Amino acid sequence: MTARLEPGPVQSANPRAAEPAATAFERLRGGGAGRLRMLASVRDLHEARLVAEAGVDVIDLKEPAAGALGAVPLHVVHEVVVALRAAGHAQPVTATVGDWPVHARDAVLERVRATAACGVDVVKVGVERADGAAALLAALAGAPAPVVPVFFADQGLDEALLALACWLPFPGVMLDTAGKADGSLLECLDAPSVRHFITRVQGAGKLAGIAGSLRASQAALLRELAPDLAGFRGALCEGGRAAGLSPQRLQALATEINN
Ligand SMILES: O=C[C@H](O)COP(=O)(O)O
Repeated sequence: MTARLEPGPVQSANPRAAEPAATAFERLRGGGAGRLRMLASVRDLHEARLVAEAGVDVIDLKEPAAGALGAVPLHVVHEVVVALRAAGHAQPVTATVGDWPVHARDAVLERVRATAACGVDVVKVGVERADGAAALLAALAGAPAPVVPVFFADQGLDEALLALACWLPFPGVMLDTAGKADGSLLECLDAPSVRHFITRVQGAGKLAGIAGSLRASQAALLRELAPDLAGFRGALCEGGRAAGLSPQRLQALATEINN
């Protein structure tokens, strides 16, 4: 990792510079009066511009070739936030911190701090279903930045962890998949279980997001499940999630989702 570790706060033409960081993200709660909101994971400024111009609701910085929640180098996170804000794009920007075991709390918190310092609205952190997950959640709740914990559906839903995440002051909770070769979220978990996750999180007053190899053909079911946010990467690429983002696929998916 050769990235600058502490790029410092973004000083830019951010139209929301005076707002608390999580506000724009939290404003997405409620599913936009029936409209399914879309998060797209991007790896660099080129892809970020494509999704911002397509009107995607949340721009999520992630390096898909580095794992389920692979981290983008910090200098790229900083570059993207500055460029999007300077261009007047006001969508919330999230970033992931990489795939970490639950016991690596200090390293995760350090990376959360460094990522937040790049100016993102929210930092997404994967929380494996393992001993130590509750301690990690508690530590993340005390981080000096808005964090959204991400659970993994292919590890099974842990009710106690979900309850804890709903109780702690996170702006949202997401459900994704860790293994991208084993089908989509909706194949890992049945629809009633996904609905349970969504209603539990929304019932706690938080934004409920789902992701995990979701496809355009699942748009109707996604709308019926009514999360606040549906996240995509693989469906936006020609040749797998680690390939480049395809503008044609992006347009087709955005049209299908907004149908
Ligand atoms: O946060 C959203 C993920 O990047 C979704 O990735 P995926 O669609 O390849 O599972």
